[in-house]
Amino acid sequence: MTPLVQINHINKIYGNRKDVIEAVKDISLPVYEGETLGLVGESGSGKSTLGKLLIGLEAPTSGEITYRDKVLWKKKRFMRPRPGEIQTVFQDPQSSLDPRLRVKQIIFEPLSALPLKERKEKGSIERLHALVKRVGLKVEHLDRYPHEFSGGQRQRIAIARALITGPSFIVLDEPTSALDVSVQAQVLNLLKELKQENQLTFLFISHNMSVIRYMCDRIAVMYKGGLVEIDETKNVLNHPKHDYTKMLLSSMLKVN
Ligand SMILES: Nc1ncnc2c1ncn2[C@@H]1O[C@H](COP(=O)(O)OP(=O)(O)OP(=O)(O)O)[C@@H](O)[C@H]1O
Repeated sequence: MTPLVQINHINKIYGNRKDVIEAVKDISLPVYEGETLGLVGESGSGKSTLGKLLIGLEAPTSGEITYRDKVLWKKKRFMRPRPGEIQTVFQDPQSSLDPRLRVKQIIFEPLSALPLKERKEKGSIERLHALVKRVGLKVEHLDRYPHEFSGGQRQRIAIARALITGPSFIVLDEPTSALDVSVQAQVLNLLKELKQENQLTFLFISHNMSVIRYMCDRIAVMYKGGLVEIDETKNVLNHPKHDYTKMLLSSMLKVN
């Protein structure tokens, strides 16, 4: 399999000389084209930080990330592969959707990064209508504001926004954690279907093992900023190698 993303010895340090937080410590891993790689670990283990390094929201302190063999970060600058190629869906659609914008404006937002010709093609009304219907919303929803929707519907808006540019890679950071269990299942199924239909690759961050088990081909386990284990989902779940993974699994399975 070809790695779409290759992370090589990545470190991310926050803070100043006195107060240093090593959020990500010497992580190396591939994300293969077409897979869903789950990223698990306790709160503060560095999952979101790693996700942010991949979408350009944080620059690594050292190390290298390549995307289709091209370096993503060069001297603290994010070298966007193709505008809109890498997208994200965050946990809380309440705070990630601008309350002052109508749904149509929210979904179209990422198109502003695209060249004019592509913006026109991707931003056609036919495409927009097909997309909102595909994510389970209605065309009349496009003129409404985020507060007029339920949590699940807001996450569908966030998914449409992520898809409008025609991405290949999506970082999903706890995309269903804020949702009720039944709504969570619907959104997870939608994500699975959309992944198939659009040949997407997912990095799926979650602390919920049932969700990870359902969604992911492989699992990477983070502990205190480092990577302790990475393998196929069934291997990590049935034969965890690292003591921390065993502990994490038993504590997670108790709450799930
Ligand atoms: N902008 C920041 N400035 C300083 N420290 C930060 C910043 N962002 C994250 N950290 C710290 O880096 C470490 C890793 O945080 P991160 O959010 O990546 O963990 P996480 O595994 O995603 O946790 P959670 O599951 O709670 O979201 C934590 O100690 C956190 O406090």
